[in-house]
Amino acid sequence: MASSVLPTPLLKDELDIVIPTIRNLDFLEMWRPFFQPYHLIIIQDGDPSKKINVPEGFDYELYNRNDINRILGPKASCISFKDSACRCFGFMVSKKKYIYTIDDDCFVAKDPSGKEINALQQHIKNLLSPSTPYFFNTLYDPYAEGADFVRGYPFSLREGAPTAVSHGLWLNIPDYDAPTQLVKPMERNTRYVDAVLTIPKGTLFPMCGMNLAFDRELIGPAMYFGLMGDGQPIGRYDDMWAGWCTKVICDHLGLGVKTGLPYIWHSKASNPFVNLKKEYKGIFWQEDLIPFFQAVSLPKDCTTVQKCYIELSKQFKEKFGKVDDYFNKLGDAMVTWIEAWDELNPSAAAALPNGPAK
Ligand SMILES: O=c1ccn([C@@H]2O[C@H](COP(=O)(O)OP(=O)(O)O[C@H]3O[C@@H](CO)[C@H](O)[C@H]3O)[C@@H](O)[C@H]2O)c(=O)[nH]1
Ligand SMILES: [Mn+2]
Repeated sequence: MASSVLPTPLLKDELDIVIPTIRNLDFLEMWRPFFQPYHLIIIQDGDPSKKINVPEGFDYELYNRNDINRILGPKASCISFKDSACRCFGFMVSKKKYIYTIDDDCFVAKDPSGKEINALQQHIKNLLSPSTPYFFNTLYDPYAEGADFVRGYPFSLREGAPTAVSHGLWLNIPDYDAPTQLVKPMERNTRYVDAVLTIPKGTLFPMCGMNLAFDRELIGPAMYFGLMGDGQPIGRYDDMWAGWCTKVICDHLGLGVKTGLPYIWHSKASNPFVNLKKEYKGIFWQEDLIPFFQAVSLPKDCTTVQKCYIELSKQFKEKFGKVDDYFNKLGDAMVTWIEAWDELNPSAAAALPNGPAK
């Protein structure tokens, strides 16, 4: 029997909530019943002299750009400024096993019965149950209540793979790219699809950072949100970059990635013209970047996320360094990220087979 009806553990001491913000944290009021027991890591982007108010009663740590520069020194160059990609600094400084990251314009959504969705609880459920990347289960998540493996599903594969990532979705404002937003400015996502799917091995996906949870011990070092924002030629590809690298490494290490439930209510549509300026090079470049990630093969001796990531950076720079100097910068930032990660997480790095990545 795959599904179990045990209550979902709170994991309040094993999970941090990471929030990037350049606005305010008023949205937390709506999440209070679900988020209050957890520790928040707030990454304040933009002007560090601006005061961000954290609503009363939340346990949190807050980092602005001055803090990032103080803590990382020259390595701070790998953390984006003036872009939601800055959130990955929170992944690095956390000491917990799990991370949930959410944008400050995302609110509690309601399911078709009108019940408020505890997105965090669903993400925990997703992370604590295995994934099925090697053989597709046509009844979707076999570990969900009232579901199971269907006839013909190999018994040898029913244990599944450890789940590293839980990718949630959004009602109301969908996460569209600028061209789609421009063509369909009024489109809203009203479709609540009651399913959690494992993304099959060998398949990439467009990972959105808006409503995302992951096992930091399994895949944390791969969750580098690429160098975007101030001084960079593209934006809004930070989470896409992390998703491509993460999925390739999950496939290599035998880990699973799920997408689907839970939904949040995404309230604010960012400006499509500003987004077009940020995205346009990425829309062009991704036509070559994605075939690269689809074809990437990592050597057997890449047995840790760090080693996989360093190898990815090497292959990436070899292939794209001549296309645009930004890719050399991004490839170098990948290495800096791993060095900073291992510096801030020495025990985890030391515990790796053969120690930190060389
Ligand atoms: O310079 C900035 C801009 C924004 N933030 C914070 O990041 C999130 C997302 O910002 P916003 O809601 O304005 O952007 P969206 O277009 O809706 O977000 C989608 O695009 C991705 C950006 O790559 C994002 O992950 C997607 O959800 C908010 O919390 C802003 O306060 C920032 O820190 N710095
Ligand atoms: Mn938004």
